[in-house]
Amino acid sequence: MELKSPHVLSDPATVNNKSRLGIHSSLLTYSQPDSPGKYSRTGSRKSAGSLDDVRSNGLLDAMMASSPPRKKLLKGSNTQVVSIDSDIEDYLSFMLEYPSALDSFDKIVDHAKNKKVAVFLDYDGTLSPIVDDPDRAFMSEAMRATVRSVARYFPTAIISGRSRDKVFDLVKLTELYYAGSHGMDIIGPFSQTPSNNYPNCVNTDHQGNETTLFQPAREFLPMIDEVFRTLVEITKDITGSIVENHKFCVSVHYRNVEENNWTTIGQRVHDTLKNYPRLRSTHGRKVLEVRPVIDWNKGKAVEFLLESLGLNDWDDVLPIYIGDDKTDEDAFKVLREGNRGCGILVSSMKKQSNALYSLRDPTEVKKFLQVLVNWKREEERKHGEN
Ligand SMILES: O=P(O)(O)OC[C@H]1O[C@H](O[C@H]2O[C@H](CO)[C@@H](O)[C@H](O)[C@H]2O)[C@H](O)[C@@H](O)[C@@H]1O
Repeated sequence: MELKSPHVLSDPATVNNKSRLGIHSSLLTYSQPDSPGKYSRTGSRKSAGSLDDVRSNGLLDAMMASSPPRKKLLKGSNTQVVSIDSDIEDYLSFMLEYPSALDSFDKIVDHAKNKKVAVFLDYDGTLSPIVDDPDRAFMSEAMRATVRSVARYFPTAIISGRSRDKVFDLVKLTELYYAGSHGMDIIGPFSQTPSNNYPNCVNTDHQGNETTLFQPAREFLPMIDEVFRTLVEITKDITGSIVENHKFCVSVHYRNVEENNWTTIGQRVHDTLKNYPRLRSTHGRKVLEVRPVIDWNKGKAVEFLLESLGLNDWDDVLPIYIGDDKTDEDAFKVLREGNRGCGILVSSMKKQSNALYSLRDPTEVKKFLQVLVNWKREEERKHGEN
């Protein structure tokens, strides 16, 4: 499986050809706004709503929940009250529900016997550690080498909330498939028989490589661009906020913002989105992610890629998905339903998940991927001997 630089594939000239690329009506859950020439409903920012807005709609709770709870300080001292017992208890109960994928490796590969394995990987928090500066979330060379060898043995895709170009710039491996913007921008394998399920796929030839481009939220590009500029403007006075344009979605980071300003940032995003009923915000790890309201997510991206790879006979395929964030839950859910595959949550804290197994951090992810490659090599060696 060798693809040359799929990330540099420019969008084909047919992008405006609605009959091929127009968004499929089944993906739309909102009707078109009727304000011509503007992408927002009013075209101007509404006056800030009451802070109760952001509290009552649960956004603030979600923002708080996306960071580990701080330990309480003992009154009059700097000593943290570390409730070791309850922390350990919590973690043990988490591990019982989501056993370590390393400890359960034999069980996992038992399911993989005589099946084709496909590997799906999230980027931030899975292949790279979480850091304060999103532009410096680099993966280690050792991780890169490991992912490269995974791709040598299994069809492998990265499914990230970042734009496809940005995640490729970080991963730098041409052997993989990439789905950026939470799966809304996919470069997949060339499909000889385009599926009826995805009518707006474009097969294209780029530098001798035939690939398939799928962008189900294409019509939202100008709207995303506009909301990105608005969000930059309205957060520029909040020290530490970072707004990233990920082509089909926008990330508003509050990791480096003083905690007492989190409500303000949440409220401003919330107020802005009142003007964009066709956009919504979800939250990740200290980030609000603004995205189109379409019936598409990382789970659908997994299904799309499996179908493009000709791996949609679920009895014959074991997809493994590794991710750490809320948006990865959609993929875990798809795999969990009907026992179709194996979701692995990366977390060192207790969380509720649709995954089946867990790994603590990117270091354990690397170990797991190495063990997977070794297992496959051994399988091939055994078959070679027979
Ligand atoms: O789907 P992913 O590949 O996991 O992308 C989700 C978000 O990841 C990035 O933000 C997260 O990682 C940053 C770097 O470690 C960290 O600073 C931030 O707090 C995390 O939320 C990325 O910058 C976002 O745009 C993605 O939405």
